[in-house]
This record gives sequence, structure tokens and C-alpha cells, in this order.
Amino acid sequence: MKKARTEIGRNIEPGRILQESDLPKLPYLHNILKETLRLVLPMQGLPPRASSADCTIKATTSPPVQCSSSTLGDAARPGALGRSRPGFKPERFTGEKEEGEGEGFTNFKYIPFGAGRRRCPAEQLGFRMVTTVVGVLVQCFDWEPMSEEEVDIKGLQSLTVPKGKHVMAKYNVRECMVDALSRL
Ligand code: HEM
Repeated sequence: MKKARTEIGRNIEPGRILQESDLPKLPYLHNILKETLRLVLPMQGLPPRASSADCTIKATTSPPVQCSSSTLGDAARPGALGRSRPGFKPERFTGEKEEGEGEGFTNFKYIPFGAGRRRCPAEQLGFRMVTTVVGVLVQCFDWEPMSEEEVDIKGLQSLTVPKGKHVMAKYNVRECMVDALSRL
């Protein structure tokens, strides 16, 4: 949060609430969202797929088949960027590369929006909406957890993944943003 706030402070004029058009200036904030989606997928399963004709992949042909839903949670398989890599580290999406990581995380190692033809058509929209909201919350308010307990990130089983346990936090409007917020 401190790093995001520093980035916002450096790039947005004092007292102005950030907006969507500022996002290109806030790459660290964007990386926070990417890292969050790596660790906690809002949608765990993909809709089931069925092929309507024979399908040949590398010399193996299979007949039309209904595939069960593959889970995005499989992103935790070896070599992928899933939860097997612990720790919250937005920097992994920038220059600091670990083995197998890098620009864009290709080879299906990072697929919170699915992959292929049916991938989420609103990836850009979703990212921009959520990044703007999180950016404004960080810019305008001081946040404190209500307890020292580690946040339980487990979600409930469902198509999207509502949190099992709500996160309780206290917030205060930051002095420097009072005017801007009162003009809304
Ligand atoms: C952070 C936000 C979002 C995430 C993580 C997300 C994730 C996903 C995933 C994993 C899929 C399944 C892809 C597949 O089957 O391969 C999907 C599909 C889809 N999403 Fe999103 N999504 C997000 C936001 C949105 C928003 C804001 C919209 C609409 C305004 C949207 C519209 C759709 C639609 C229409 C599909 C079905 C695409 C198809 O079957 O061809 N999504 N999304």
C-alpha cells in the first residue's frame, strides 16, 4: 500500500482524485492487481467445453468430446505462476524476473481471464475498473486491519468466489483528500 501511495503521490497532482486515464502512469498499482489475481482468482472454474468435431493435437486425434470444467486453480501446477509460489510480490510482474517469469507471462502460466477463443472479452475493462477503484481507495483513505489475525483468503465454492470470511478494516479520510472528496 505504501509503494502504491508513493507512486500515486509522484504522478497525480496533490488533492486531485485519480481517474482511469491516469492508470498508464501507475504501473505498480496495476501490478498489485495482477499479483492479487494470481493468488486469489475471482473465478476458479472455466465453463465446460465440448468439441463438435474430431480434434487433432500433435498427431493425436480425439473424437468429439465433452470436457469437464478445467479449473484455473490448476495455475498452481509446477512451472505455472499459481499459488505454489507464495508471497505477495507485485514486483514479479516488472523487471525482477524469476525463472520462467517475464513480460506477459506467456505459455498459459498466468490465466486469470482464461485463455484462447473464449477468454474473458472484458479483461481490459475488468482490470481498469478494479485498478481505478483500488487506486482511489488507497489514495483517499488510510486503512488499518481490525485485528492482528492474518487475513483468511479462502473463498467459498461457487462459480465466482465470494470470500468465506469478510475482511474487517477501519478507514480514515486522508487530510490531503478531504477537499477533493467533499466536492464529489
Ligand atoms: C477482474 C475481473 C474479471 C475476471 C477475473 C474475469 C474472468 C473471466 C474468466 C476466467 C472467464 C472464462 C474464460 C474462459 O472460459 O476461457 C470470463 C469470461 C467472460 N467474461 Fe470475464 N472476468 C472479469 C470481468 C468481466 C467483466 C467486467 C465483464 C463484462 C463487462 C466480463 C465478461 C465476460 C464474458 C461475456 C465472458 C464469456 C466469454 C465467452 O464465453 O466467450 N468479465 N471472465
